[in-house]
Amino acid sequence: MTLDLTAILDEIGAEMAAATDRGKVASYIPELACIDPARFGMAVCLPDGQVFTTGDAQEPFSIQSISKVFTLAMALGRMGDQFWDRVSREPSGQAFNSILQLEHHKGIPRNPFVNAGAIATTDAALAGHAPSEFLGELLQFIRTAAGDDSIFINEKVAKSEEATGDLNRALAYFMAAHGNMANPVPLALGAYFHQCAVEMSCAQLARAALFLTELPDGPRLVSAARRRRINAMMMLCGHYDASGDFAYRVGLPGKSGVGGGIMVVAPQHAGIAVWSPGLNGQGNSKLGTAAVEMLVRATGWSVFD
Ligand SMILES: NC(=O)CC[C@H](N)C(=O)O
Repeated sequence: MTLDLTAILDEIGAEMAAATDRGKVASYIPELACIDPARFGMAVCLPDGQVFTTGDAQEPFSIQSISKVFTLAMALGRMGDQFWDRVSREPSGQAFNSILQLEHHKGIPRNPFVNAGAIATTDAALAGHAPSEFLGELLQFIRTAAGDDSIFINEKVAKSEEATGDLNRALAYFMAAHGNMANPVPLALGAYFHQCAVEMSCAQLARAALFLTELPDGPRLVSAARRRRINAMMMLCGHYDASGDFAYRVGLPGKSGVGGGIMVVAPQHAGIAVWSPGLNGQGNSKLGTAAVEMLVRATGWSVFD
């Protein structure tokens, strides 16, 4: 069956434009609070490089927690499987910024995608380097994956989060007290806030997502074994306490961010990205989830099909 992705995306774009309940834009990072909830974009990038889009797919937005996928790839590259001594691989069933389980597990976060786990991951990826070096390398990784050198970090967003980041500081100091931070907390958090402030468009993110599937040619940023494992983590933990719901509705590895973006991998088929700033109660894009659900229904790309 040949898929008419142009028609499928047009239909999704029209349905999402008409939606009235669009969720709530994140307000705890002041710079994100002013984004218009009416924005919507989506892109699908095929392994041969063809890109299909709808809506505001070329508009850069704050990728926030989607960055955690790239940092995880970097930390695993630096430390190999030893990384897992510092971070578990289990779904948390808790909010992304919860501190509850950290006490229970003596400073070992549940997975690399909840905030505590992501801070530990950034700390591991720093590996004694200066934050600016780490951020340069992270940007290089993302630019190579996206095939686009124009991707940048929005300093205003990083500063905005730094100014309101006490909860993340609490998580980091709690881990430090248990010996699970290798760098001084302010240094690791500075790197973390900046990684979250990377801006990308759906078109760039969809292409970047292809680093997590088999490509005939193009850059190979991680090994096949590592790809499988990162995809597994995304499937089980990429949407926090709504990861089960995302797996049920979409059936693909995906990672959300509070900027309203979701990066999704359809193994062997495509890289997918969607952006709609309004969030559901678990901090994931409300319409973004619905849009990927529609796409998967139309394409049959769920890994469970
Ligand atoms: N879920 C998210 O996107 C959270 C990322 C955000 N920068 C934070 O640390 O709170």
